[in-house]
Amino acid sequence: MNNHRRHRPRKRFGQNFLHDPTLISRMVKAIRPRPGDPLVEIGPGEGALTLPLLRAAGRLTAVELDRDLVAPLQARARTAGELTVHQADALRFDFRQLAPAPPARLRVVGNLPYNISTPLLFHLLESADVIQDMHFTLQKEVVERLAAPPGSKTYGRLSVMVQYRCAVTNLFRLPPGAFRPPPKVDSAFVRLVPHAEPTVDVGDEQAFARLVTQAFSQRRKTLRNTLRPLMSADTIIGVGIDPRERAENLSLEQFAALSQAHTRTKRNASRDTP
Ligand SMILES: C[S@@+](CC[C@H](N)C(=O)[O-])C[C@H]1O[C@@H](n2cnc3c(N)ncnc32)[C@H](O)[C@@H]1O
Repeated sequence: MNNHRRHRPRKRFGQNFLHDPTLISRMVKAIRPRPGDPLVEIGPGEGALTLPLLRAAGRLTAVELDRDLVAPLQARARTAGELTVHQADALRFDFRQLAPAPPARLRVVGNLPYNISTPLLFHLLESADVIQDMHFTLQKEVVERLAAPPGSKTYGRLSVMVQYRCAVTNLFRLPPGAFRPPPKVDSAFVRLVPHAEPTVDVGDEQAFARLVTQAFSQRRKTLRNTLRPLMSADTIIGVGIDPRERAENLSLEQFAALSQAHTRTKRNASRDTP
């Protein structure tokens, strides 16, 4: 691939480098980079995805934590296009600073370090309004949770919070052999497209987040029990939901209805406080 000395993959940075050319080109095809696209890559590593994306789009901004990878990557990318690398922790990185002038929005990609994938997804959702789409390689189980419908075994807090913000498409599986070193788990490639407008009205978004966390805090318990600290069984019945139901069977619309009730209760409580 190059004349540079091979970097020894670091476990603590979740480094599993893609090396299967067929799968890499399948991923790039699914991303469909176009000239001038405002691409942002999280964790470019040795550039397996960076270089083909850069050749197609002409420019790319990357956020990479491992400082030892930055200079070799820049050297490798020299003839491919205009690469900007921020040596930074993506979990603390302000992606808004990269947002192009509206109506253009960022296209985020990455073969994410699995140890931080869930907090990273939540961090990115905070900037969803400046993001056009996201394509990620993640642990297969995480992708299944992202895409899970109500009533399925994998449906949980992550499914509800991500589906509130994005349309989720599980694109294809990547076997451990696609990476160096091979991870112990299967992976999958996923597309997340933030909704232009929320598809449901949740009232106060912080109250919604709290409600969903609380509802899934004990999966096997009924809403009457899990939501007791937030609302009464009568309030649950008031929005047309059976309090004997469990969170894992509620649709996004039903969570939204509960969240609105919770928001109203909170507002009334603060109004009544002298
Ligand atoms: C699974 S590897 C993928 C590398 C490359 N994109 C590939 O597919 O071959 C994850 C990459 O994310 C980087 N990384 C790990 N933690 C990070 C963080 N908090 N912020 C930014 N990059 C991080 C690692 O150094 C590594 O380059």
